[in-house]
Amino acid sequence: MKEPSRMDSAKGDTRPPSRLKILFADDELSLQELMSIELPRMGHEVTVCPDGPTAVAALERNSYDCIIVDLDMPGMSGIQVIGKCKELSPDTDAVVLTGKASFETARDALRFGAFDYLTKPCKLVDLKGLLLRVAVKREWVNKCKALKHQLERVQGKTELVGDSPSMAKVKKLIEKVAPTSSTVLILGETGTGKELVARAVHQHSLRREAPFVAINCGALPEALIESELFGHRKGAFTGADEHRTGLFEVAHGGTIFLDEIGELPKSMQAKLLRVLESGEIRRVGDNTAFVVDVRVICATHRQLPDMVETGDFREDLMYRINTFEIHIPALRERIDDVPEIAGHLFRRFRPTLKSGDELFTPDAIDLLQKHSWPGNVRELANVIEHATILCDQPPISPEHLPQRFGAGRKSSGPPKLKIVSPISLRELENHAILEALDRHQGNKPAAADELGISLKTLYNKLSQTQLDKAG
Ligand SMILES: Nc1ncnc2c1ncn2[C@@H]1O[C@H](COP(=O)(O)OP(=O)(O)OP(=O)(O)O)[C@@H](O)[C@H]1O
Repeated sequence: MKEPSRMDSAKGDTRPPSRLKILFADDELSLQELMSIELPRMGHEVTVCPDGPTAVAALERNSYDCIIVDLDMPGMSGIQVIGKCKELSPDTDAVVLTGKASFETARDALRFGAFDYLTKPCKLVDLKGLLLRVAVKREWVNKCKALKHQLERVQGKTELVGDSPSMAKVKKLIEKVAPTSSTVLILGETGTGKELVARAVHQHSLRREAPFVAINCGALPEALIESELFGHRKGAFTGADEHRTGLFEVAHGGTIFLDEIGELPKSMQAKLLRVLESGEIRRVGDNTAFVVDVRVICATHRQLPDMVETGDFREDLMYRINTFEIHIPALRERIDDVPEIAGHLFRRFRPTLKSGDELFTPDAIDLLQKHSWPGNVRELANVIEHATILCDQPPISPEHLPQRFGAGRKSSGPPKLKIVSPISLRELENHAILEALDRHQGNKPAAADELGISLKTLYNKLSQTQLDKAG
């Protein structure tokens, strides 16, 4: 096996994104010489290999942004090199060089995961353009990874914590339904983890690499929902100054999560049903419809059959979305899960905790397990965040819990607010919201009504509480 030769255009550790680390493999000496001069001239770093085995050995030792391989090499074909490359380093982009005669083989190479191909004799300007496209694609992939990472930090990992029998059942249902393309309806009180379950379904499905797009049907004004979901053409209505891509289109290949589906206005229910039945969407102001491949997951804390009875929800839509139901029990019905979820949340808020640390005193756990959790896991997360701020050193003890957990106080029913020491306005507001939600069994429109705020404001406040925690 021959030694590869490396040519750099510049030395140094940090490379601009457009500068690629390239592995070039071709048995033609003249091409090897040309590439070792021209690729560095284009600003790339190149390692030149005379055959397939040498290229694979180089791939085993180093990582490359891109490999350019000749298809017809003695000993090992370019397709075999690409196969090995995808195994060793799936992120490396492969470009195939081929003679005109092997056009079909080049097409096969694309099927094997090559980024593109060039026909010999290739013009340097074409090679330069192609490598620029590789660099641009890599930059976008990196940006996507960074965004995904940021999103995970804000949302927390999609880890469904809790092994109580009822949660074990939920996990089993997720496992069963995830690989299918069935529409899923997730039911449960506010804060029980409906969005988390929807994410888990997406992540266990074959669509996991495609987008998961969540929208809260109750948080958008009626006039905007249609263009938010399906998009609009520029000029479709007053204020439509730009073309807008709808969320169904954004989610193509992936999953759309329609949270609070019970809040969807009647006019939109009919349009959604049409989309679910035909798989086609039409942008507002557009005459032509187009097909999207999107899995739909819906969630609600409402009793849809009751809404059908009162005429607030279309019966046909209910039957279209409730093919497979997952009911998430309220936290008070799986109180055994509280210590584990509380520990998980404490670690989320304080990532520096060590694995052997005692996280809670038995008294604190006792108080947490006696609470009725009207706001479910979201309320628990609030409480643990509060305790994390007060607790310099673990374990969390009763004094770190909010006032309403006064040690020894038995909680049954919604917590009653007693202001005995300073309390922040935000805490007071959160408490009022949780109590109102509890009084109305999680019914957000009714709670918003009682609080004298719009449903949209209530959603904003609930998600603000979540953002505060994530931030
Ligand atoms: N089993 C669980 N394990 C870990 N974290 C959980 C669990 N259930 C819920 N959470 C956390 O609780 C918070 C609320 O969850 P989520 O937003 O999924 O609830 P929801 O039912 O969709 O709420 P809403 O009805 O208000 O839309 C999130 O921070 C989520 O990560």
